[in-house]
Amino acid sequence: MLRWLTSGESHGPALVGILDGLPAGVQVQTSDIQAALARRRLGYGRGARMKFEQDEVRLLGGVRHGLTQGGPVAIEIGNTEWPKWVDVMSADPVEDPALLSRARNAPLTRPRPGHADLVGMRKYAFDDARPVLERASARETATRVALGTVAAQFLEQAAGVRLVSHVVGIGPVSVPDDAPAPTPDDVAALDADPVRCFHPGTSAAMVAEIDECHKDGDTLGGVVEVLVHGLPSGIGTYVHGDRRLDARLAAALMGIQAIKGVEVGDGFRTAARRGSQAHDEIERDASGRIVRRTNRAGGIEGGMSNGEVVRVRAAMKPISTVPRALDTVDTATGEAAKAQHQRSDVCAVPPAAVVAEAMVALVVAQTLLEKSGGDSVAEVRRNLDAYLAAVPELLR
Ligand SMILES: Cc1cc2nc3c(=O)[nH]c(=O)nc-3n(C[C@H](O)[C@H](O)[C@H](O)COP(=O)(O)O)c2cc1C
Ligand SMILES: C=C(O[C@@H]1CC(C(=O)O)=C[C@@H](OP(=O)(O)O)[C@H]1O)C(=O)O
Repeated sequence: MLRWLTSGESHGPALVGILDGLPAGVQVQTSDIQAALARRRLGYGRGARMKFEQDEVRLLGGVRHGLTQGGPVAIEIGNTEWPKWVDVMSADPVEDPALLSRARNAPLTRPRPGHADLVGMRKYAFDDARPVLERASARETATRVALGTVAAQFLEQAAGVRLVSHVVGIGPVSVPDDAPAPTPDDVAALDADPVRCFHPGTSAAMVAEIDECHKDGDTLGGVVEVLVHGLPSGIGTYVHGDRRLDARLAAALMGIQAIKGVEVGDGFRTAARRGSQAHDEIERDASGRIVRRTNRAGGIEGGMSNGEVVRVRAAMKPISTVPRALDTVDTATGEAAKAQHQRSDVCAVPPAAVVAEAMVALVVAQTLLEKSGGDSVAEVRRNLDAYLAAVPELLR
C-alpha cells in the first residue's frame, strides 16, 4: 500500500517526508522536487517569508542514480532561516538563560481565532501557542508537495496520467462557469499567472481584490480545482466507503490546512438540479466507443474512475492571522486582547492549488496501485495493459 508521513516544524531545521510502497524505476531527481517547491512559493498575496526563506531539498533514501529503488523514499527540506531559530526551536534543552529571554522565545498567549492555537494549547497542555502553530502551520505542505511530485512522476511514467491545478475563486471573484479549463499542457501559463488562474480577466480582478483586502488589513480565501487526465476506468471501488476514490480524495483535500469544503465534479451545484440535468448520458461515438455527453460527475461514479477527466475542487477559508487583529483573550492574564499577529499571507489560495494537486497525485497513485499491483514501473504498466485488454470491446 502506498502511504506517506511527514515530520518537522515551521521554524525547525528541516521538514522530512517519507513515501513508502512506490514501485522501483520511477525517474525522479532533486531538481524535479525543487521545481515543484518553487511553484508552491508562487502566488500574489503571500507574506514576506516566501521571499527570504529557501527550501533546500535532499533525497535521503529510496532513489539511486535518478530512479526509485522500491524502498521508502525519504525527502528532507532544509530551512535557510534556521540559524535565526536555533534557540527557539532547539530539540535539546537550552542551558543559557540569556538565549531563552530573547523576544523570539516569549510565550504566545493571544490565540488567533480560526488557527489551531487555543484548542491545541488546551489539548496538549501547553501554556504557549508556539508548539501548536509550529506543527499546525502550512509550512508542512512543502513536504506534501515534495512527496506528491514523486507520486505524479510515477503516474505519468507508469500510466500516462497527468494532473493540473488552478484557482477558480478568490474571495467574491470567480472564474465564469463556462470558462475553458486548463489541461496539463497549460502548466507553464498557470505558473506565469500571479494567482494561478487560467482566465485572464478574472485573474486581474483577483489581484485587485487581494490589493484591496491588503489595504484593509484583512485576508482572503478561495476555491482551487485539480484535474486528472488519462486515468483509466475502474480505479477505486464501491464495495466499501473507505475504498471509494471520491471519499479518499475528499479526505486528503480536507486534510490540507484551511480547506473547509470539497466538491467532486459539479458537487454542490448538482444538488440544485433535476436528475435529467445532473447526470452524464451514455452514448456511442462515431468509432463505436461508449462515451459520455458531459462530465458533471467529475470522472467518478460509484467511487470509481469512469474514464473521464477527474475534477475536484477545494474551498479554502480566509487566512486566520488577520492583520487588523481579531478579538481574543490573553491566556496568561485572562484579559481581553487582540490576537497575535506578526506577519502572514493575505491570501494563500494559489499555493493551496499546488498542495491540492500533490494530495490528489498521492491518492490517485495509491488507488491505482491497488488495482494494478506491481513492484516496478514496467510491471505496473504491463498489469494495467492486461486489465484494459481483458475488458470486453463494447465496455472499453
Ligand atoms: C499554503 C497555505 C498557506 C497558509 N498560510 C497561512 C498564514 O500565513 N497565516 C495563517 O494564519 N494561516 C495560514 N494558513 C492556514 C493555517 O495553516 C490553518 O488555518 C491552520 O493550520 C488551522 O487549520 P484549519 O484552518 O484547517 O482549521 C495557510 C494554509 C495554506 C494551505
Ligand atoms: C512558511 C510557510 O507558510 C506559513 C504558513 C503559516 C500558517 O500558519 O499556516 C503561517 C506563515 O508562517 P509564519 O507564521 O512563520 O509567518 C506562513 O508563512 C510556507 O508555506 O512555506
